[in-house]
Amino acid sequence: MFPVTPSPPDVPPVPAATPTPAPAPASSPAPHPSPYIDLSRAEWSALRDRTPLPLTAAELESLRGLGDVIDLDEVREIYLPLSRLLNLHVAATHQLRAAVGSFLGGPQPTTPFVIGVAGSVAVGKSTVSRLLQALLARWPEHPQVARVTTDGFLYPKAELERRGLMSRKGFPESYDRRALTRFVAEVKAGRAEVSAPVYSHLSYDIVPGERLTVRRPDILIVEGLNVLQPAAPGQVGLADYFDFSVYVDARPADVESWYLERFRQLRATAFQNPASHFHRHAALPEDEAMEYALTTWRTINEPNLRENIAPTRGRATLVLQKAADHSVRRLRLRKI
Ligand SMILES: Nc1ncnc2c1ncn2[C@@H]1O[C@H](COP(=O)(O)OP(=O)(O)OP(=O)(O)O)[C@@H](O)[C@H]1O
Ligand SMILES: CC(C)(CO)[C@@H](O)C(=O)NCCC(=O)O
Repeated sequence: MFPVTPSPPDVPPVPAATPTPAPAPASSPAPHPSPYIDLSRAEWSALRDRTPLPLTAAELESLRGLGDVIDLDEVREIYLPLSRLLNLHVAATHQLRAAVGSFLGGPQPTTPFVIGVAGSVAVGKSTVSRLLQALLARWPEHPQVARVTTDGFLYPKAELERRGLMSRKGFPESYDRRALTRFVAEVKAGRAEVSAPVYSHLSYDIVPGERLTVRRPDILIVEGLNVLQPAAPGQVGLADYFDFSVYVDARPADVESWYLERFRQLRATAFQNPASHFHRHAALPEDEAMEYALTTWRTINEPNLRENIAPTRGRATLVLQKAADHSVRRLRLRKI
């Protein structure tokens, strides 16, 4: 806005000058070609018939044991073809390693294939990751599939408080990013045993003394809000160790309602536990507890999505775009 100078009394205001339009370019520049292949749900789900390892009814049913609310058609139509695509990527990576090995004059050691799964709080990263872990482990070429979440690399509550970051939990600066990158680098380097700290949603804190150990898996899935964040200039970042990455995408309004719905369900379940960080929310009147959840979404998780997470979407190998009912509507796959 330009500052407005008040006109002297009785002097009619000077009409604003009409800006001279800039000369139109002879022809507007063509948009950049997209680096993605854009597939509708129907196009993608048609691929399930070409997946050589279909799921039996019993196997489909056993996926319910993961404890997630997953529509089994969704598993068949979206996640089964995705497990095949990943299986092809793993095989192609092994072939490339063998080719480079013969170029270098000696076989190169096999290292785990690393998959990053990124997206907002409550978008469904854990659900997608658990499902991929179960599906990928069925392929005889890669039965050992490990999964870690970046939650374990959040600073402990006391440290977040000391740094004034309690209302920035989930923002890049709330993680020990150096330790997280070192963890993935060591797994990727083929170290026999690498361990990570463990986070508890119950205590809302790192669990003292507890570690999750990864022992040279065929595939490692790394799930977290900011896993696709680029490194600082000149530094090696987490995403530099990824062989494939998935960004789980949805409209922010839908993610907000999933976040609120999960909070509402947790009030009746996990928050009932006196050890829960949110125990007092189980006893509060529902409207007060839900007001708290909405404020948390609007002041922490939504700004983090807008400022840090969504800008990394274009770095993913695959974008899964979910509708309000969690069904995947479109898939964008990076061209090779
Ligand atoms: N495919 C799905 N079908 C139905 N519900 C789903 C699906 N995926 C996720 N949800 C629900 O959406 C909510 C968020 O899912 P989830 O916990 O997997 O998200 P997240 O991205 O891992 O969250 P956070 O970052 O907080 O750990 C949960 O209540 C979950 O049950
Ligand atoms: C642990 C994270 C950062 C990611 O899962 C998230 O669940 C979280 O705690 N966010 C902070 C605000 C909240 O309590 O939702």
